[in-house]
Amino acid sequence: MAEHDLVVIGAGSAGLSITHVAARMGLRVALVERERMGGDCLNTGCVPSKALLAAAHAATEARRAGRLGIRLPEPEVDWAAVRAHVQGAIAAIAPQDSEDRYRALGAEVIRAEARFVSPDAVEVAGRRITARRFVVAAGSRAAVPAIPGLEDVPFLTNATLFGMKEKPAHLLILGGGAIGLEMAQAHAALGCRVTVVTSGRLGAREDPELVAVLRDALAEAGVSILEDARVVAAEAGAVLLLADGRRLAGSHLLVAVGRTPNLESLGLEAAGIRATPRGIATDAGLRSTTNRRVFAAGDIADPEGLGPRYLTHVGSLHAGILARRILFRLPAKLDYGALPRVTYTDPELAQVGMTEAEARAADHKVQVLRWPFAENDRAIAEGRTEGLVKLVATPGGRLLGVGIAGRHAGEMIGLWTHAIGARVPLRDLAGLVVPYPTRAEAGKRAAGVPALEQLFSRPARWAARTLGRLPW
Ligand SMILES: Cc1cc2nc3c(=O)[nH]c(=O)nc-3n(C[C@H](O)[C@H](O)[C@H](O)COP(=O)(O)OP(=O)(O)OC[C@H]3O[C@@H](n4cnc5c(N)ncnc54)[C@H](O)[C@@H]3O)c2cc1C
Ligand SMILES: NC(=O)c1ccc[n+]([C@@H]2O[C@H](COP(=O)([O-])OP(=O)(O)OC[C@H]3O[C@@H](n4cnc5c(N)ncnc54)[C@H](O)[C@@H]3O)[C@@H](O)[C@H]2O)c1
Repeated sequence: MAEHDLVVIGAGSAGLSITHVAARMGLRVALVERERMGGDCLNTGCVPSKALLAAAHAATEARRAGRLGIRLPEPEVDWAAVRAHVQGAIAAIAPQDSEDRYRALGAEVIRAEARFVSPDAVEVAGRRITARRFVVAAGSRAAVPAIPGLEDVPFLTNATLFGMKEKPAHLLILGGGAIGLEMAQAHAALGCRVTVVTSGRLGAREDPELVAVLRDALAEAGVSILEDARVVAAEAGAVLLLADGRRLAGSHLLVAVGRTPNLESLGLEAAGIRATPRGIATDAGLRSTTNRRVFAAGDIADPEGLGPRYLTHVGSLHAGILARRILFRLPAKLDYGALPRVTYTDPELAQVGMTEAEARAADHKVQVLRWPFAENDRAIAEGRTEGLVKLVATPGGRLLGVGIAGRHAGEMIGLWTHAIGARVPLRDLAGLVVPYPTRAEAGKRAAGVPALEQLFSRPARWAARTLGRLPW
């Protein structure tokens, strides 16, 4: 008989979520982690990046307070204290992800590397562990592009960025995606010179109309942005050479051009687990396509037809699917139709469902409804009117996607995530009563554009005028 009901490899957000459910259900679970409990999100991803951004936003707010009649001196950035805040945020959240917590829930926590040695067993610190089911949640790391000379440059990735003792004088950022955008703004606001160099356009696959709002904010913060750039070589001293002959020299280089799955140490061949360069190949319910005992979750999962997603809340979404499949043997399939994502710059960029381009590429007939924050009383009162709410819907009023660029956009996307997931018709959203004055009104107003057009149409005006003349 197998020693465990379930072995989970990796104690990042995905592995912790499924361990939590399984242990609380009373299964015999072993959770194996080779480095730090909490994985990327806690130690080298979401938490430190958002803590650093919080410090950056505070500095920016101080600089901007003049617009409200409050003039403050240029803020002094105490880099050591900012770092202490970042490490403090990690330390404050760490107990939630700790060995003690998971042991108390009933899991066996093993701090070592796991490697499959057969289809139903892994080896961990010299011990062979068998299990009825395995969840591989071994995560991903920064992808390193094949740029000649890069191997000789001591470049930074998210794994090393937040441990840096010195403040970079001039940070070159290779990649203008989620990390590039957030870290460019954070470092610029904290007093570093920043240059972003990216292939394609800034914001990668985000809606260009919304990215334009972020581009303006970065430019205002003094960030240099080079889009459609092709880096042909790198040299020590943090130098990038571009195909057009330009030579960019910085003090530090951050590489943020996407992710690579952590496949190498897992011994997948011994267990007959198929992998692609993007991760472990699974069906739409996260089960390995070649070993029925094995499931994948989080960044390392490459579900058929969907591909990987690198978001912490995807880990908990995956845990829900796995709980249904592994614990209750129920069918369950992934659906990313209502999966939100947020870039935590200021202004923020939040998106759920399809962008306009994705909806058109999928051959949907679309109507696009917008409401600018320049016409939102709360935004005006705060002196922060940049950005807009953009709704993409079918002509019949079914929402396909929502994008918001603006202050606190991330806090607004929850309603729209529910609206898309539950297929709430546009007219219901237009009829919502939202408190005044809030930024949420902008979304309601966008949803109400077609209804307003109908309300003030010729026949409606005629009817109102005629009824108005009749005696009560
Ligand atoms: C800078 C940055 C900012 C981010 N910000 C956000 C954000 O704001 N919001 C958001 O939703 N997402 C964000 N993300 C993405 C998010 O961090 C990841 O999607 C998430 O952490 C992935 O979780 P995971 O459990 O799949 O993998 P990981 O967190 O990588 O955990 C995998 C764990 O497995 C362990 N492991 C690997 N191989 C083995 C082995 N053989 N044996 C034992 N253990 C092993 C690793 O040590 C690791 O701890 C950010 C990412 C980065 C890099
Ligand atoms: N707020 C958040 O939720 C958040 C924040 C940070 C990271 N993340 C997650 O982490 C993942 C990784 O982030 P990322 O920023 O590394 O990747 P990304 O996929 O978001 O963006 C990568 C960028 O690098 C560019 N690029 C690729 N190869 C290049 C090259 N050789 N030279 C120059 N540019 C190149 C691409 O055009 C793209 O713009 C994201 O997919 C995201 O899901 C999420």
